[in-house]
Amino acid sequence: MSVLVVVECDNGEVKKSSLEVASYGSQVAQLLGTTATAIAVGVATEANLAQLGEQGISNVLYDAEPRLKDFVNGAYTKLIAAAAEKEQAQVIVLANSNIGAAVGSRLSIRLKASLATNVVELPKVDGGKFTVRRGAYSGKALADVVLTGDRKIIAVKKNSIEALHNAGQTATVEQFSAQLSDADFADAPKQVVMQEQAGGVLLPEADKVVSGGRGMKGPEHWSLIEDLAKALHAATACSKPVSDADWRPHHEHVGQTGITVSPNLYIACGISGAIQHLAGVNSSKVIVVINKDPEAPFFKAADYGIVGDVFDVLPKLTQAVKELG
Ligand SMILES: Cc1cc2nc3c(=O)[nH]c(=O)nc-3n(C[C@H](O)[C@H](O)[C@H](O)COP(=O)(O)OP(=O)(O)OC[C@H]3O[C@@H](n4cnc5c(N)ncnc54)[C@H](O)[C@@H]3O)c2cc1C
Repeated sequence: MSVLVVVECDNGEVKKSSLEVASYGSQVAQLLGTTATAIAVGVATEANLAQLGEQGISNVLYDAEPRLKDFVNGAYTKLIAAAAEKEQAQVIVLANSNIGAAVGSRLSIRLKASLATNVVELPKVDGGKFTVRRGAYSGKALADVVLTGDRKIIAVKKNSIEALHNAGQTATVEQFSAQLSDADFADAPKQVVMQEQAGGVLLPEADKVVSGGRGMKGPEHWSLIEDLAKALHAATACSKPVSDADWRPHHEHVGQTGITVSPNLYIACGISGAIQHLAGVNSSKVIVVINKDPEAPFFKAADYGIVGDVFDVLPKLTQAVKELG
């Protein structure tokens, strides 16, 4: 019996969001009196996988099949399911990411496991009762959900838990084959389109985001957003009306009908803060709002607010960031 943690890897490294997931999994294992094993998806070096010991992981499995470098739902699901069988995993923990959302539902059917997404806290385990807290209604409410059955899958929301850093602890790393066949890769994307993003950072993975709304007045002023994004190494985003008006491409639109982001820093420039916009950004760790209307609803969700004109504030902010280096 163990807890299995799915860690997403890219460019030889474990993704930062997976360090949170690994820390969550090892703490669940502690609660259950067992150990946490990780299964790596994507590619990471053995040395980087061993460092998951710092997050409390005791053993890491990886499959050296080269086609696992990029996300393929069928292959990833089979790999994780095989690892779950090998480890007799009671609980499987993954990120509430695009990959986690796609794989989690397939996995729950394959393993006949109960599934909770958007989980924001460690579970409460009381005898046989296993309760998790998850965000509901676009983060406006929290729901306590009792997971039943022998197997449980938990998808952890980014920024909900601090990653552990037990310096010096290492995990053992073990090669493992899920015997994947060509058929498991049948749903591989035929072409991967990497969209150009100002600031050179892709929005869904971004640690910092600078976002503009209708208050920017037109596409000709977007260099103000891009300059700040470049200075901060941030991705750029926008509200829906901005992309509807073709001021910015649709892949930058965040919110209920766009992309959901959970960066450490979200700077909203000339955005009113409508509930549909907030739905896509309200799990950001720190929200900064720049708006000339002190009554703009976004200020209620802000950690820091600047009441001012974006055309005045943004150049000064960019200059200050550049000076700080
Ligand atoms: C079903 C549905 C789904 C939707 N999905 C989304 C979604 O996914 N994402 C989304 O963003 N919206 C979505 N919307 C639209 C949403 O309701 C709002 O209309 C939209 O978010 C408003 O965009 P905005 O804040 O850029 O524009 P506005 O509401 O026009 O706000 C502009 C803001 O800029 C400020 N401002 C103006 N000039 C300046 C200046 N010079 N300096 C500083 N501040 C200034 C104003 O005070 C104002 O607060 C959806 C709506 C519906 C009905």
